[in-house]
Amino acid sequence: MAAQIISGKEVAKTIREELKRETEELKKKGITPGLTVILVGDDPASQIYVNMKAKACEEIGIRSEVIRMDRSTSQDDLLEEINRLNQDVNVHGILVQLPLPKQIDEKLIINAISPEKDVDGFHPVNVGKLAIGENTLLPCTPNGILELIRQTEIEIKGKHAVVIGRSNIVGKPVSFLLLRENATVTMTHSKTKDLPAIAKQADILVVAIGKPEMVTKEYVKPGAIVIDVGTNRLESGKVVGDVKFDEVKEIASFITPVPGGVGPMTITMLLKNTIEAAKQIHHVK
Ligand SMILES: Nc1nc2c(c(=O)[nH]1)N[C@@H](CN(C=O)c1ccc(C(=O)N[C@@H](CCC(=O)O)C(=O)O)cc1)CN2
Repeated sequence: MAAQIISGKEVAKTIREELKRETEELKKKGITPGLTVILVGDDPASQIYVNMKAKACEEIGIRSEVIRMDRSTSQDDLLEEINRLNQDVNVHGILVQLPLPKQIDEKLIINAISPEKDVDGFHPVNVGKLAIGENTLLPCTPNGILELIRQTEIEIKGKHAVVIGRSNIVGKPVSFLLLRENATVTMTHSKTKDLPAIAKQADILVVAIGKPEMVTKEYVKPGAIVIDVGTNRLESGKVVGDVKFDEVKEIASFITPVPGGVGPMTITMLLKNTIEAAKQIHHVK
């Protein structure tokens, strides 16, 4: 039987309705959650994502601002902007859209964002808290992935989860989150030997490798949950994931589509983090 499709679009819609209600409640207490997104340069995909973030904020009542900086912006100028936003009491969340132009050191920039305003969950303080199981602002895509797995109502505890890709944004943090849910986690990457054989052991397979349709049915155990984190834009303009959807859906139990799977959850979790940051900063439960 073909897999059930986990619609991130639908899940995101339900969560955003709840977040809208939460924002209205906060506003009654005199708190309007505020997000500032910094976009350096004119990368076409980044411009799309930043616009999607601004629209999503507007829809649920979060105050948002996009600061657009020239692609030749210096690291010092960007740091100065972040320092200003760290001090601004009306800004609860700061996000620097990635990737950054090559003259700017991404790590240095992430480290400059105040951890309590780091709604991406990328700051080493927040990553460290996640790693040791403390409450913190969770990285958006990994947290969205967990939410989608929960939608299947299949218990994560004791399952073998294989994560393909070890990026700081997705692979590593999603592995920590799955571990926190008591899965047995195998983290794999481009140097892993016999990847298909390892992937085929997974009850839960998370694919975040950034290679269009690389994961075929040879990587998938029949009945596995398959989460596709890839967003690859082909020359034709078509957006595909890292998983060969049409053939893998025939053997998986659940699968996320691209588009409409993990992507919409990333922005939803960003909204959630912005509200969470506002609540923390204003000491609201
Ligand atoms: N500071 C950050 N930079 C980047 C992040 C991030 O989480 N924080 N992630 C990605 C880009 N990204 C958000 O910024 C993002 C990517 C994709 C989607 C999405 O909804 N994709 C749609 C397809 C959209 C399309 O047609 O292009 C989908 O999958 O349905 C949302 C956010 C890198 N940078």
